[in-house]
Amino acid sequence: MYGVWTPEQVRAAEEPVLARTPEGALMRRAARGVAQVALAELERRTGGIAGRRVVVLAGAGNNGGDGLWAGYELRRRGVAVTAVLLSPDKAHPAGLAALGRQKGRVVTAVEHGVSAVDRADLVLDAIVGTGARGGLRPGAATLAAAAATARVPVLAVDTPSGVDPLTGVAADEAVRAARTVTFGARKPVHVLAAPRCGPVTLVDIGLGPELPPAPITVLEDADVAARWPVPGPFDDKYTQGVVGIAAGSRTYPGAAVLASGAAALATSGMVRYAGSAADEVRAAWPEIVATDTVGEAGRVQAWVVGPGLGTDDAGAQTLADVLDAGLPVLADADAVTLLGQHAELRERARETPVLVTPHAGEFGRIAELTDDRVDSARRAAADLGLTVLLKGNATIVAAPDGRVLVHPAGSAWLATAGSGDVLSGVAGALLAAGLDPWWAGGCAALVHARAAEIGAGAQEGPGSPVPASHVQRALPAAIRQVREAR
Ligand SMILES: NC(=O)C1=CN([C@@H]2O[C@H](COP(=O)(O)OP(=O)(O)OC[C@H]3O[C@@H](n4cnc5c(N)ncnc54)[C@H](O)[C@@H]3O)[C@@H](O)[C@H]2O)[C@@H](O)CC1
Ligand SMILES: Nc1ncnc2c1ncn2[C@@H]1O[C@H](COP(=O)(O)OP(=O)(O)O)[C@@H](O)[C@H]1O
Ligand SMILES: [K+]
Repeated sequence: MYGVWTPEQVRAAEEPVLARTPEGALMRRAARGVAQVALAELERRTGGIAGRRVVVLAGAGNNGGDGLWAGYELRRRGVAVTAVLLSPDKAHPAGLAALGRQKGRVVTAVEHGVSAVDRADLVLDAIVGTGARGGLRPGAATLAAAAATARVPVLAVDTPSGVDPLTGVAADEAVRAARTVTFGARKPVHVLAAPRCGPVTLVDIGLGPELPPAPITVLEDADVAARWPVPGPFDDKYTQGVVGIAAGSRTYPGAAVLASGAAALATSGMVRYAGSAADEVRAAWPEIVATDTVGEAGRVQAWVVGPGLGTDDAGAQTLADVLDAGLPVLADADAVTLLGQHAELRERARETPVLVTPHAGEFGRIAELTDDRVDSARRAAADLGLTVLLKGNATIVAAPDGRVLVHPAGSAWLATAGSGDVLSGVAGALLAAGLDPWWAGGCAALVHARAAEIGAGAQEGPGSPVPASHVQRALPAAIRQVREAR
């Protein structure tokens, strides 16, 4: 697992380090890191370094300073460097002077910048970093667009400009980077807008001891592998935790089949199904014990409730029954809507460990969703007294005690109908196995996204669409791949 820190926390951690290091040393270290990655990228893409063309888009602040110093390092290796100064009178003086000493070319007119970008092998985006406010100004936007149009790869310095470093929200004209080099600590943008950043390289500038506990955690395969439930020699089908699935309806039997099948594939042990899609579930999954109602289901250690359930009185009654069982509950889809509609159900949900898994629309029914998705999820979890998993390309899991994790999906193939039902089955099975809701949500999100990648064939090539039933089918391969990281 690794941590992510807010721009404000990184700035605060920089202060004492800046104070005890010689002036400019930190920036030089950052710039050398950028240059190293830029050189590797030039070599990989063009087969060489000397004479290759790099354009540095340099803004007014320290991010621009990093870029100019990186340009200096690249000049020393024989790269043809052109710096485009976006605020010529505010360009970082030492960086600009260093680039000048190495005979780097400097332009200030946007149109000259655009023609340099058109002919470049690589563009360094040093327009703005953590000091960014709002979208890009017109000149910067024109240059970012020129790089995109000319299909010149962009290496983002610290953060892709035009994307909010804290929320990951991108302005229309924001930079789309092929890679990013960041300094001291990863920032939220790197996991909330991962597709805009490309692979992120972290350069150590000695902030480690100054950073507070990370406000955001990102799980890796080994973390999930260490917690994924596997049977031991003395286990039987009951000891591993039985999950009950209260989902599906006459109109939506498919949700029941997707959720309960996913639960059966996620852990060993046993799955019970309760609801009006019992015949369909039995037909698809003969190993699942299916009954018509929650009352008849027999003992379970956790419930999944909501996918395809319906939001009528019968649905509300099912949710109430499940919440009253005093067991961990995964509430998805219609159960989220019902929680939004009924204050008394929200009160009951406080009394038992609940993992609620809304997409953005459903989230809006239980809490306010702002551009700051992490903050919204954290507040909702604290206010409602339950763990919130907010779905999206970056999935956020926030516990009422303040723990937050983000899982950036490696692809967008999960954007397909029914994939959420699969997630609910996986996470519910993990709750039944005894994981706390935060861990269950985080582990399920990682394996679910991996299953989509595998199902889509995206690990071997560009991939193809994957329906939810194939995401479900790829769960065993995803679990095996993750467990190999042990
Ligand atoms: N202090 C240091 O020595 C270090 C600083 N670092 C770099 O410094 C950056 C932060 O520097 P700053 O605090 O100077 O801030 P930035 O350079 O990120 O941005 C602030 C400057 O950009 C301008 N600006 C803000 N929003 C803009 C927009 N939307 N469009 C165009 N221009 C805009 C502002 O007028 C201001 O001059 C980090 O991202 C990192 O790259 C790293 O080099 C590590 C060491
Ligand atoms: N663009 C995307 N990139 C990656 N994952 C996505 C994207 N859009 C949706 N997902 C994931 O797909 C799943 C969709 O769930 P949900 O919206 O409940 O769908 P459904 O109700 O059809 O099952 C969630 O796990 C979500 O995180
Ligand atoms: K930048």
